[in-house]
Amino acid sequence: MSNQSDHQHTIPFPILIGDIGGTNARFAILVDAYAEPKQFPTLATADFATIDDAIQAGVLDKTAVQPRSAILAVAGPVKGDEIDLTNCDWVVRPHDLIAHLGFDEVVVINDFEAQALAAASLEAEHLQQIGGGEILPSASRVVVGPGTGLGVAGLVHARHTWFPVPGEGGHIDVGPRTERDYDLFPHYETIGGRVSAEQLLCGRGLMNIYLAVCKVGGMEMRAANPSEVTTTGLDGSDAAATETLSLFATYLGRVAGDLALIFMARGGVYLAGGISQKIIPALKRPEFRQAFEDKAPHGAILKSIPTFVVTHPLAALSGMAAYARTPVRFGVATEGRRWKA
Ligand SMILES: Nc1ncnc2c1ncn2[C@@H]1O[C@H](COP(=O)(O)OP(=O)(O)OP(=O)(O)O)[C@@H](O)[C@H]1O
Repeated sequence: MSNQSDHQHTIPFPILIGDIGGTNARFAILVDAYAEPKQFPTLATADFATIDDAIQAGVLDKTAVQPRSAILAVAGPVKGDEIDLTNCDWVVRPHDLIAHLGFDEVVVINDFEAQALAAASLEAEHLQQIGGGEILPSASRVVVGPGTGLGVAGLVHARHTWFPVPGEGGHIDVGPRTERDYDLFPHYETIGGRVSAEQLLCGRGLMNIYLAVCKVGGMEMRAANPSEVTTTGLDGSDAAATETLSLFATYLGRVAGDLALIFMARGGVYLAGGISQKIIPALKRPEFRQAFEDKAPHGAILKSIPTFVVTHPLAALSGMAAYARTPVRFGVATEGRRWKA
């Protein structure tokens, strides 16, 4: 493993960039610092036994460009030479990637660190604001993303540089607040006895809430998966699904508000992950912002902080591309996360 301490290194082009989630893997190649990324079709992680197979079949077999470097963003903490992905079976072994796929250099970062890089560089056309508030430029930002899991990262600006702050913030506790919560919380599936944020705010979390709503209300479970909950919740054809979306928006607002307080995120809170952009109409209803601002004694601060849904279809890749082009703009720590041939 490299002991390189300089986070302002350059990464040799062409660069393969990859966003590896629990369900989907998305790849692109940056030929040089100026060209648009060459994107490849999104792959389902379940379709490939290893990440090496996925890169070979999904990228290298489909182009004549041989990337010299790879920057991979993975769902899970990056430590050691074998990186286990939290919500899928792949293990990233950078030494193997270098040996088998011909890279000179591999950098591995956390997937929400990549989302944070995107939050520093996305244009307004890729953001949909929910509620009021205005971005204070150069103030801290937070990314919260419900997808297969719940990812969280901070973004801090100092010395003319954006520093992504990766963490495991999706695993903080969520507590009951309203009378309805006190009815439902005993029915939520826990992890180690806790209702962590990720128990509620991801695809599995949507089903967890839906199950509890149906159980407490003595209703039949008509939706069989998160996407059906979303569809029938938004069109109003299933009352339990509609309440599930309302609760999901409330809990997301509650957690996003807590994270905004922790980071004093006057630069905004950015809702990423696969689910946020699919439930924009539910997030536009009052519950999300009300829960976000319901933070006495600091309600006034929260009111001033803007919240956005990231609508860019490949936001993490766009953040990684910005980093790959000009690493000097970003304080991405590569110590222990950069491997060379
Ligand atoms: N229309 C929908 N409404 C709600 N949830 C959905 C919908 N479609 C897919 N999902 C859920 O979204 C999750 C996949 O999210 P995402 O697209 O962010 O994947 P990912 O990038 O692999 O996730 P992660 O980065 O969190 O591991 C799955 O749990 C899936 O069931």
